[in-house]
Amino acid sequence: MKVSIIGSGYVGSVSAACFAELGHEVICIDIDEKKVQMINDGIPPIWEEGLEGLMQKHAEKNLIATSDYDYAIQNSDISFICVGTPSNEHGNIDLSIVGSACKSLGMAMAKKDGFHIVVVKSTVVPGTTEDVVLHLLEEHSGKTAGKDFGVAMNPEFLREGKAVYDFMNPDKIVIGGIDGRTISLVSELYRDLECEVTRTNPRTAEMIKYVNNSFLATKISFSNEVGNICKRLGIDTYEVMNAVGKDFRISEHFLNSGAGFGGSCFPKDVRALIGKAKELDYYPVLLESVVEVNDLQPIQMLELLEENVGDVKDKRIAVLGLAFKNDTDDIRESRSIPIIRKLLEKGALVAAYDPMASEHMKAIFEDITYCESAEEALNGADACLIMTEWTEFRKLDHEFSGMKNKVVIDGRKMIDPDEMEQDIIYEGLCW
Ligand SMILES: NC(=O)C1=CN([C@@H]2O[C@H](COP(=O)(O)OP(=O)(O)OC[C@H]3O[C@@H](n4cnc5c(N)ncnc54)[C@H](O)[C@@H]3O)[C@@H](O)[C@H]2O)C=CC1
Ligand SMILES: O=C(O)[C@H]1O[C@H](OP(=O)(O)OP(=O)(O)OC[C@H]2O[C@@H](n3ccc(=O)[nH]c3=O)[C@H](O)[C@@H]2O)[C@H](O)[C@@H](O)[C@@H]1O
Repeated sequence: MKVSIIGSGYVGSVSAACFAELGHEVICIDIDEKKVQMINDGIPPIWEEGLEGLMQKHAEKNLIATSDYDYAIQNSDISFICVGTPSNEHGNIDLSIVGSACKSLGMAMAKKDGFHIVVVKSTVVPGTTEDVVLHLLEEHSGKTAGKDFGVAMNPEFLREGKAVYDFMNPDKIVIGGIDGRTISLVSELYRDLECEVTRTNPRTAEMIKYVNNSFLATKISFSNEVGNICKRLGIDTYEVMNAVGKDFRISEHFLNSGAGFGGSCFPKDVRALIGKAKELDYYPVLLESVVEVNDLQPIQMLELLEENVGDVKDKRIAVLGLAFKNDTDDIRESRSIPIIRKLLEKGALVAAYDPMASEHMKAIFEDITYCESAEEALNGADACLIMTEWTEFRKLDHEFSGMKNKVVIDGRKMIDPDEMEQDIIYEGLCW
């Protein structure tokens, strides 16, 4: 099938490369000419395991990129909207990027003969596809939904760092369409994946995505709350949650307590669902607490730090991990950001290290010291904070020897002091 993908970020570029791998003809559309050029050169615009191989295999064959909506719409039958849906200043969803993509798409559809399908893959609050996207497309194309074009919502559940694997091996495929014809055509795209398709209406598909992310975020905040209590009781919460997770009704996943959840989606999606609920005069007590617990975790890390080293003014603090999680260069809503901000406010000297994300963090904190290795960051440090679950941090040992004061506050349970040769003063955040 002929597909166009609007937006070449984490979701768009992975979807494009994977649809190309599934044998479809794919055109990426992005307003960022640099990304367009990179994709045409077979270079992924973001780092994701396995993406480069797919892009090199398909670029300039069945995967091309352009900034020209007219060309892309004339040469495809289905368009996926994969642009960002960030939070606005009140925490509610900001649909302005979706709006401008719909305008460009509608104007291109006006010039096209024949049936076209528009699929929203961006995460949008329930009602958006039918009440906003569909109307904008009708307004700018002069055409009628259901007759001249189809509209569907197909949420994406991939994880960053495992995005290509997740796209090709989904747990579920959800397609919410305005009619059966549209749902059938969209599901054809996924016919070679071994996965049941949940067919529904657009607003249910939209809600499934929010509930999925909010439930996972709730599991993490619940684990953090339990961890905070365990810490005060002198109990290792990981031992507790390992046993609790053996109950098949709970499952062992997403019970790791620590510095909390970051990333481009959990924080903004929980906030957006809260905002939508409040718009409908419902106050979502549990979801508000999920955010509150998450916001408290970095503050507790700093409290532990100060309990161990006192005033941090003029002290060198090594921050290990800047990405919001391991195996990605993405720093959006990373837990390191509030930590570094507070450390700088208190006059600390921050020496940071991340295997992949330093370049991105420089856009937020220009003036901290960026190191090439954990060892360099730790050298001469008065304390160390472990913020991201990078596998390489599990192996740290002799690297701590250069610290002035060997205080390690672990926000991700990366270090086992009993297994190390170095003697360190170790504090787990929740254990
Ligand atoms: N990042 C993730 O792991 C996941 C994200 N999502 C959702 O997918 C959506 C996209 O997220 P990301 O890929 O992370 O966003 P992103 O910010 O990485 O990428 C968005 C892309 O859209 C482009 N763009 C902006 N305006 C445009 C326009 N008018 N026309 C064409 N291109 C335009 C940007 O240049 C950028 O390349 C969001 O709604 C997000 O919540 C869903 C599942 C996973
Ligand atoms: O909508 C999205 O964007 C995506 O959001 C998450 O994926 P992602 O943000 O890439 O990363 P996760 O692996 O879910 O981790 C999110 C955050 O939770 C934290 N986390 C995760 C698991 C855990 O047990 N504890 C914990 O603190 C991680 O450190 C990270 O900061 C979901 O897992 C995806 O299914 C979803 O598609």
